[in-house]
Amino acid sequence: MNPLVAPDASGHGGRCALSVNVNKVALLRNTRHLGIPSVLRAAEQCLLAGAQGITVHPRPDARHIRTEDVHELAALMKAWPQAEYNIEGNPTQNLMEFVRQLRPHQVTFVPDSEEQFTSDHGWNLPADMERLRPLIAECKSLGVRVSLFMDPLPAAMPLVAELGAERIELYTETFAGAFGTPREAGVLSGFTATAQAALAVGLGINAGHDLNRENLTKFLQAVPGVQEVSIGHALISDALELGFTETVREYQRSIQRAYA
Ligand SMILES: CC(=O)[C@@H](O)[C@H](O)COP(=O)(O)O
Ligand SMILES: NCC(=O)COP(=O)(O)O
Repeated sequence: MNPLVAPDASGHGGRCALSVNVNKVALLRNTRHLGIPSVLRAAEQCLLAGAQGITVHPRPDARHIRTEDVHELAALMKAWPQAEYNIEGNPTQNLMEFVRQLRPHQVTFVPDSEEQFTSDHGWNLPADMERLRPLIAECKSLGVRVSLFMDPLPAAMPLVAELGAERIELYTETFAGAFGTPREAGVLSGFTATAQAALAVGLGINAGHDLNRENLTKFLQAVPGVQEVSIGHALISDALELGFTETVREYQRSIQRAYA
C-alpha cells in the first residue's frame, strides 16, 4: 500500500480523484447570449474521459456559474453515480440553499467575500468556528460531506475535526506560486505537515487552486493522503488547446505519475 495514499475512502483504488471545476466554461458562455460553450456538455465530456467529479463555485454575483447551471449539473450527475458533485461557496451567502435543495455529495466551505476576485485564503480558526458549527451540522444532517477550504496550517487541523467537518481542502496557490523556484521545497513541506496533521485527527484531504498538469505530480508525491483535487482554471485553459478528453487524460496521467 503506497504510504502516500489515504485509505481508499476516495473510492478510486486509493488514488486521488480528479474533480473538474467548470466555472470558466460558464465565464466564457456568459460573454454572449448564445448558450455556448455549454457547461453541461463540458462536464459530460470530462466525465466521459474519466474525471471522477464535477465542481462548481456559484458566486453570489453569478459572474460564471449561475443557479440554473448548479441545478442542471445536479440532474446530469444523477446519470454518473460513480462520480461526485462538489459545490463550493461561502455558507453565510448563497451556498446553503443549494445544499438544502440538491444535497450534493460534498460541499466545500470557502470564506470568500461577495466581490472577491478569486478565492485567496482559508478559514480563520478558531475565530470562525462558532459561525461554522451549525452550518456544518446542518449539511451533515442532510447527508452532505463537508470540506473546509484551509491554508496549510497544521495547528488548525484539530479545530477542523472538532467542528465535525469530514475533510479539508488545502488551498494550494502558495505551492503553485513556488513551484519550480528555490522556495518550492520549503512551501511544500508546510503542506506535507498540514496533511499529516489532518490525517492524525481523522480528516480526509482535498486540494485545489492553481493546480495544473505540470505541478500536480510533485504536489501529490509530497503530500500524503490527498483524496481529491479540484482543478478548473488551468484545466479548462488546457482544454481550449487539447480538447476536454485529451486534457482530462493528461491530468489523470499527472496523478498516476505520483503513485508510480
Ligand atoms: C475555492 C477555489 O480555490 C476555487 O474553487 C474557486 O472556485 C475559484 O473561483 P473562480 O473560478 O471564481 O476563480
Ligand atoms: N477548489 C479549487 C477549484 O475548484 C478550482 O480552482 P482552480 O483550478 O480554478 O484554481
